[in-house]
Amino acid sequence: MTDLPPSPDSGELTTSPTPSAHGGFETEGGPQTHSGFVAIVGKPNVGKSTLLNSFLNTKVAPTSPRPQTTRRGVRGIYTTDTQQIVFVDTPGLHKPKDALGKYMNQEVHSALGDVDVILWVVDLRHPPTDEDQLVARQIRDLPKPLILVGNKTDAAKYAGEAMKLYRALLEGRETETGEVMLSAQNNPEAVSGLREQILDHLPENPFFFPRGAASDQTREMWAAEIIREEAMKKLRDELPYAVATRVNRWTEREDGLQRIEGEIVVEKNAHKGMVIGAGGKQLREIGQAARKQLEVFLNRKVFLGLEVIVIPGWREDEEALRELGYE
Ligand SMILES: Nc1nc2c(ncn2[C@@H]2O[C@H](COP(=O)(O)OP(=O)(O)OP(=O)(O)O)[C@@H](O)[C@H]2O)c(=O)[nH]1
Repeated sequence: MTDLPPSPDSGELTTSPTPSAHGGFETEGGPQTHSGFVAIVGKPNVGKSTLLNSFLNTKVAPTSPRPQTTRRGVRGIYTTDTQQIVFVDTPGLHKPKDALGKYMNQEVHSALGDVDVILWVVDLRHPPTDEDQLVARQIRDLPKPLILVGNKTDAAKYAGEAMKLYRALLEGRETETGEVMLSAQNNPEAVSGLREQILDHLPENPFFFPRGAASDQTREMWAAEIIREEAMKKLRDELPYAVATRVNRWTEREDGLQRIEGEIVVEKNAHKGMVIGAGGKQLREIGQAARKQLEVFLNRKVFLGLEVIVIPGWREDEEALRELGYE
């Protein structure tokens, strides 16, 4: 498991061991601990990953203005002296068009099965759509505490009205339901208030991850997601969804320089040129933007080598999906 995206506060890479077979990290003779899993669900692009990063004050999940940036269920871990929240950030629930889309929806369903609290994030700039209804149907009758999180209040003209419409989609629900309106992006007090609400719901449990762990992604997965985030920001039209990324090698020089070698995977030869751009300009820009982010979060100098490769039709190819880490 994890080498972590380090917290910018610590500037260090930490490694978290695998939880023990009984699933817990006991604090022997220590105070009683509460811990649990919290799923962050919602349709694409409502701000789930932004909220997760704000909960943790660090970046464990990719965010971008494009819907469907998150593909895996990313876990982020928040630990106090006696409490631990394991957040499961899920890909936006949507109508799947290909095997990748199906994988993404499965990630959401498996996340919901096993959590203690559900956060349903909605975008208050707009009234509910069919996709919100799809999410509401999945979660309404689950017998677990649910908090409706109305996001983007900073940019919403009729936040209160929109919230009413979202609330109505949960009508008939019998289990405890809370709600909060906030801006995941620039409302730290409201975000920490929501985190406190979640802490109140945690059952008595030993910790699932060691203190100091911020995520259960490997550092390679984390870096690959940052590269993909930058690629998705730069690429136009449909192409972003035909792009995957992976990091194949990560070595550290004695002077601390991190040498990271990654690949941007596309489906067609024609796409390769689009990613590379004239004279390699586009690829250079993607690499520079990703390197900057990596350096900020690692607090180390980074050399990032990027190559573009073609795996024909990878989004429809189960084996390729597995190879790219979507399993
Ligand atoms: N104005 C405003 N924008 C926000 C806020 N929170 C998130 N955003 C923006 O909304 C966009 C989507 O955010 P993400 O966090 O990537 O959304 P997501 O729900 O994880 O998206 P998927 O990965 O597609 O499921 C980004 O451009 C964010 O910057 C907010 O509170 N206010």
